[in-house]
Amino acid sequence: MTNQNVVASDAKSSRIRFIVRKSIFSPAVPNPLPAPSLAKKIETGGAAAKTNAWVDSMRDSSPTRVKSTASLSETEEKNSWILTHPSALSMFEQIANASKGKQIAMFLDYDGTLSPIVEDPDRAFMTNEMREAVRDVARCFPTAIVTGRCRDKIYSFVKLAGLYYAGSHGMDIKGPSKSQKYKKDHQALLFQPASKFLPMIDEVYKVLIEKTKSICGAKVENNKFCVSVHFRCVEEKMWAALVELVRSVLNDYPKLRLTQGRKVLEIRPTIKWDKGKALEFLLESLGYANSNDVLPIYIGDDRTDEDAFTVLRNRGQGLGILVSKVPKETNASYSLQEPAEVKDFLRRLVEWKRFSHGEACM
Ligand SMILES: O=P(O)(O)OC[C@H]1O[C@H](O[C@H]2O[C@H](CO)[C@@H](O)[C@H](O)[C@H]2O)[C@H](O)[C@@H](O)[C@@H]1O
Repeated sequence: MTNQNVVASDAKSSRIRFIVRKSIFSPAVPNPLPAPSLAKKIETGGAAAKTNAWVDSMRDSSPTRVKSTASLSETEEKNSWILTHPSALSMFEQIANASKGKQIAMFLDYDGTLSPIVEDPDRAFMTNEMREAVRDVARCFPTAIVTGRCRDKIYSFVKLAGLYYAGSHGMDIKGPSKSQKYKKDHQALLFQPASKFLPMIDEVYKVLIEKTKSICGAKVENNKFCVSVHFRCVEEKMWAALVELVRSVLNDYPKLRLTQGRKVLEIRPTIKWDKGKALEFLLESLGYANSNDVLPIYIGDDRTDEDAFTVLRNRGQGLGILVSKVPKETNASYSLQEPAEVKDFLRRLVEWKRFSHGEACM
């Protein structure tokens, strides 16, 4: 680990309301519990109400932490949640069995999944051990990194050639630079559905850099097809001012929309594209558009990953794994607590593939 400040939890101050869900022990058992529509809450009411709704949502972690009105202790609540979102490590045998006769396709979020959440986004490095685990998994199964970050930046962190990279929340998809063994008629894959927004995103980035100078701790990051405004280091009493400022800038850009991740506001084009669409696009590119022969596994920690979990749930196929130490509202079926457990899960998959199948992954 370098000199990064690893952030323990994003949700310490959240109130708790317990939500009962049916048990989901089978990887693809449909049991949809849509995450509450933040957008709906935010888009109703006047300007002040909208700002308040944003600030409330900013206080929650991402995805929203499960809230309890009942008098359950946090331990009881956690135990109940883990029953409905069992650990992917403790359920490994069942997961391995579910993949029999199917091609696993691996989809990995980056921040909070492969690297710990740290204060400085430019220092969110993955460990060498994690890199080795991802490299080995990519030798066994088609593997994609699906991230809100700009594709070049994520490549500079991951530094592995044999992977698909879907940057800017899936708006910038590129296939492996090495020749790939999974697709028969390989053609270089590059898909950028929001390319016409590039000048607008660049302009908004510059405006936001200037305007946020008045808010101590705010950091603006250019993610090519989207912009992140980080508030992790902004005092909570300034969050409303920051949201108002960002929203006032966006008033001039009706073709852009505002969403939220972990202590970050995200400005994105209004196109109907997200990590879920990117997942579907990648499955199609791999030749598994309408196939039952594939088991997609998507691992992510953030509200933006819910789009991908929802796609898997709606397809009744594959498994979503939420990385979280605390109960959260999610469409994922399984959980892992932190990136170290993600690494263990990836390693187990590789071992299982190599030894149970008597097959070496090259
Ligand atoms: O889709 P992801 O790979 O999870 O990317 C989402 C955002 O991740 C980064 O921000 C998050 O991680 C930072 C470093 O740990 C942390 O400081 C920040 O608070 C988190 O929101 C990245 O900087 C953003 O651009 C991504 O959109």
